[in-house]
Amino acid sequence: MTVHQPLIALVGNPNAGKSALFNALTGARQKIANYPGVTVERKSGRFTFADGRPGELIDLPGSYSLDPTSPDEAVTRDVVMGRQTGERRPEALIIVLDSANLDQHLVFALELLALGLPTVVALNMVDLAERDGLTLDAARLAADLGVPVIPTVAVRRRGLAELAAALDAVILAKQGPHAPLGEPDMRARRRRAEHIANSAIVSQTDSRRWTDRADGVLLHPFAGPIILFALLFIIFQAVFSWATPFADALEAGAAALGELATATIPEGFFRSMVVDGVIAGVGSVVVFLPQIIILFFFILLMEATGYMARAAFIMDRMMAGVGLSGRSFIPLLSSFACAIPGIMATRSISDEKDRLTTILIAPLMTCSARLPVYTVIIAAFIPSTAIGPGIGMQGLVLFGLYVFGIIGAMVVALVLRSTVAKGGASGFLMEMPKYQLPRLRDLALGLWQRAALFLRRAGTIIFAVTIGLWLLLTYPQVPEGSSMSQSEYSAAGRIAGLLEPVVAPIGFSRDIALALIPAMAAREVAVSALATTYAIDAPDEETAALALGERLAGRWSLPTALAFLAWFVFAPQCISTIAVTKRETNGWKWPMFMLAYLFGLAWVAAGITFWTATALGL
Ligand SMILES: Nc1nc2c(ncn2[C@@H]2O[C@H](COP(=O)(O)OP(=O)(O)OP(=O)(O)O)[C@@H](O)[C@H]2O)c(=O)[nH]1
Ligand SMILES: [Mg+2]
Repeated sequence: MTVHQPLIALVGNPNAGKSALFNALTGARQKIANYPGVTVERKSGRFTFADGRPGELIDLPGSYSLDPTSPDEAVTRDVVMGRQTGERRPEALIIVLDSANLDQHLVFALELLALGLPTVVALNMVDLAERDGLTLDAARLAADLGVPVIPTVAVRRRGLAELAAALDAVILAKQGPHAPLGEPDMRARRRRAEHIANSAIVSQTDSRRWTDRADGVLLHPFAGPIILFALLFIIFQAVFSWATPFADALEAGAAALGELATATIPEGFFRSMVVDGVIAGVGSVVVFLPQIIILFFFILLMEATGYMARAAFIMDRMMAGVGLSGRSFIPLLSSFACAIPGIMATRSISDEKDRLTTILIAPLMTCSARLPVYTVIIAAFIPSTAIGPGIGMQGLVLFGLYVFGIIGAMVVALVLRSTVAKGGASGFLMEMPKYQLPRLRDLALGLWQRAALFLRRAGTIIFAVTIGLWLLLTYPQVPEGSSMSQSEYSAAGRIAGLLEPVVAPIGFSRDIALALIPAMAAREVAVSALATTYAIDAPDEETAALALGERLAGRWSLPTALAFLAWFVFAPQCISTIAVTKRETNGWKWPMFMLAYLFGLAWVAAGITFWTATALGL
């Protein structure tokens, strides 16, 4: 006999703490962050009642009403109404409310209660309400709403047992709200919500002044953007300077591993595969782990404290200038990690054209896969001179590349908004989350997840592509006494030879053409491909042991290196991004458009860089 598992949905406004509660109840690791619009899909998980019976819980995107204005809100409506195909209707709801924004959150809650499903209310974030001197009467609220109201602190697991018990009781009794709460229209609901919220407040001190004062500075029309910019600048400096000792250690480790393999494995096919393929290729990517971790440390910090939402607000003013709204900021910001979650996050954008434009420019945000490519070239060609106290040339160039991508994106957005995705900027309304101290555990977990993701890529895609490339580079073997190098003679070299005429005008050699092809699988592969190519061509073991950067410095001219950087700012070198664009735009038209325009831009940008640098005699 299978046990009946009641299906329970977590619903509420954005940023109420639904995902935090979901994680606490199921032990899952859904992304939570201190801004609205984090969850854009339904996610389900198992949890157990006190007596051990199982239940299925679904986490939903935050929503303001059952009349969806964006694709993620439509998901919430469909699930709650039982219209989601292939899914049963939830038997019960947990409505999650932010205690400090009761009047606003109750508007949607009233609409949900009118559905008459067995419901419990999680009065969440009571800790922040207490901090701000707000005391609420849960019993009074329960009486007004006609359902149990349980104060909770999702992130500290407070109130969870009570919540589960109350849920159990309403499900067993199949008990909906006591009093009918159907308010026909939005205005009436809003008035009712305000009334109920006010009567639930026991006492309130106005210590929200602290937040106001901080916002006065951080959101100031002039100081705000300057602070944001300075912060980003510091982050990129840190990515370079803090990571160096760790990256050096990892590089030394990879080199030692290579030597060990050379010494222990007998010369031949297998040794070459391990040393030139796996260690040279995959190792060259893994050394960027420290940089990735530092970058995400800052991003997670900004997300957890509530600063990120403020940054979106600041950017809104600037983005209106190119026909986008601040709503695009969070998706674009996620794209700095990877364009794939960024493109998925556009589901919270209600305007279709706005959303399309954001999807199309998302790949221009510098994703973390470009970091290895940028860093290896910068380290090899840009001197590490200091140009001011604490400001290094290398960090500055890295910052410049990020800015270059952003400017490119803004220009493209402007063009798209006046051509294929015509339309004006839509308004931006976002509730500012409360400032919070980041919790160390969440931060550590977030970093761990990012690091694991990166290493998993290195161990799967990058590993597989590197081995494949190694095979194509090793065969056929160059005959004794030929004037050609092994990589030129090999199958891979011949394929690259076909591409060479296309990229020769922009200063790219055959080796580079060769690296660009497998880099379609993932951008980091450009680094591992170059490392493998040069390891195979190395005349002796001493040269083979050189780090990739040193080899590049000996082979490439400065104009070529700069052109290569410019290429990677724009090139759509990632099949997964194209695939997710196809899924999110329901067809091949826009992904093909994206591919074409980005390759075009990459070629032109690399060309201009190469020609200018050559003309300047660099
Ligand atoms: N102090 C405190 N913070 C909380 C509590 N619950 C959630 N948070 C924080 O509030 C923020 C939002 O939480 P999420 O779980 O992402 O909110 P959500 O309702 O899933 O938001 P969307 O997915 O955008 O709809 C995160 O920074 C959480 O760490 C709580 O009870 N107390
Ligand atoms: Mg969520």
